[in-house]
Amino acid sequence: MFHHFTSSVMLTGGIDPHTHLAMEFMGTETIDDFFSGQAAALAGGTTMHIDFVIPVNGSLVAGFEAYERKAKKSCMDYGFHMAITKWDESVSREMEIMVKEKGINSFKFFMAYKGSLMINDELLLQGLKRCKSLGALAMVHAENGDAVFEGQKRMIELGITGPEGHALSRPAVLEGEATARAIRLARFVNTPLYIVHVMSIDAMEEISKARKSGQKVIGEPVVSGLVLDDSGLWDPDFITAAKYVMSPPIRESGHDKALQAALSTGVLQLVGTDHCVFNSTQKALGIDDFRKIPNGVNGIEERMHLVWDTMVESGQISVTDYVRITSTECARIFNLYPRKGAILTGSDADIIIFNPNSSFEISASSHHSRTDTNVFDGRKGKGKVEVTIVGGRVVWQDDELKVVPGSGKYIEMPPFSYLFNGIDKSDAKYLSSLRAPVRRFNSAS
Ligand SMILES: NC(=O)NCCC(=O)O
Ligand SMILES: [Zn+2]
Repeated sequence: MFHHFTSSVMLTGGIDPHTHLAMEFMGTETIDDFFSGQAAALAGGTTMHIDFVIPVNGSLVAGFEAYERKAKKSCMDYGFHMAITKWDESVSREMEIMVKEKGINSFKFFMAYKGSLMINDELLLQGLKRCKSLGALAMVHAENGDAVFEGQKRMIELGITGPEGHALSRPAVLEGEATARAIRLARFVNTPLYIVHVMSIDAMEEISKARKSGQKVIGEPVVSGLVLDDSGLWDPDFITAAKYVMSPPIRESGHDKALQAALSTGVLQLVGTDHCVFNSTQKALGIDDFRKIPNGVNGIEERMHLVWDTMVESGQISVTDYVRITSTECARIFNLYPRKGAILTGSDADIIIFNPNSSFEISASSHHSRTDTNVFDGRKGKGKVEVTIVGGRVVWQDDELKVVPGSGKYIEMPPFSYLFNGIDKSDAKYLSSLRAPVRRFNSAS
């Protein structure tokens, strides 16, 4: 929703569906970084984020409780997705606890990161079935992890040890393959699927095909994939190149424009960030071997500005579409609408005042994330978030944060979002179409 002022517009606050602000389990961020990430979000017009929780020692409940403790000081509303990295009876039971008692309605499965987070097809199938029975949304990081592993070995054997080896070892075909496989397995189970960080034409085309056939598949590009190309990975300065390392990789020029077009035509539905920052010292862990460069880039402070400039200012989408892809669609998918994602009576007063005539300039020296690099450094554009309001309280105005730690709330997300409408009926239709088991007689007797 939007309202006009003299030169500014009042818009629904942004909701980032996909962040890793609290991802200290990947050995990086501290509690302070988590909150500096939130400062970045608020300065950038995002009023709520949904973060990923990685289980502690395999336990979803323990992982959730650890994150809950640190999030107590949150200055904005937040929700959680949980990662499923192994499969047994206790994981299955804990998924139920998460959904029925803790307000989790989505689980992320990693088809890459062999040897750490990666799951195989057998586990993915079990996970998809469990998600369906609980009314939870299955999300996938779609890259063929076995083939990536092979690609990495190939690059090292060729003596390509720098950041460009990261992109060369995991080409778009591997993202397309895993996206297609996840989509087909979700169709086999008949459950909705959400593909996170869609970075390539290959993956986008699989999503497009599935949606045309009527399958419930959501595709989420992230701001880095929408506005950057891979040229930075070839920079002769290691740290400059390493800051662009994320997975799936930022692709060569052409994929960015194709993803923008897919967003403007509804093939892709909403924009995330996958915000997961590492500073130069952490990125330097991979100075001799790109496989050791921690994966992840920033985006939470830049998303609302860059999406406006790239999509609205360029004429690719309307202001209404902008609100949908940065806020409303996320609220609907994660079953928060109309409490979030709308300016309506009874909705939370999460609002931004946006001036389309103003301008922004991104710089690592003035951004709010506690990190020393920014993949969008130096970028300028039209449009600026002037005021951010969370729960009726002004938290950002005149380029200044006015945060109140602890004022943010954990938002429980109920299961069975609109994506589950009709699943029962299509299951029943499938069963009645089987014409089986065939009642047979034994002609031999
Ligand atoms: N995307 C990325 O490179 N880092 C965050 C972890 C993930 O989502 O894969
Ligand atoms: Zn991922």
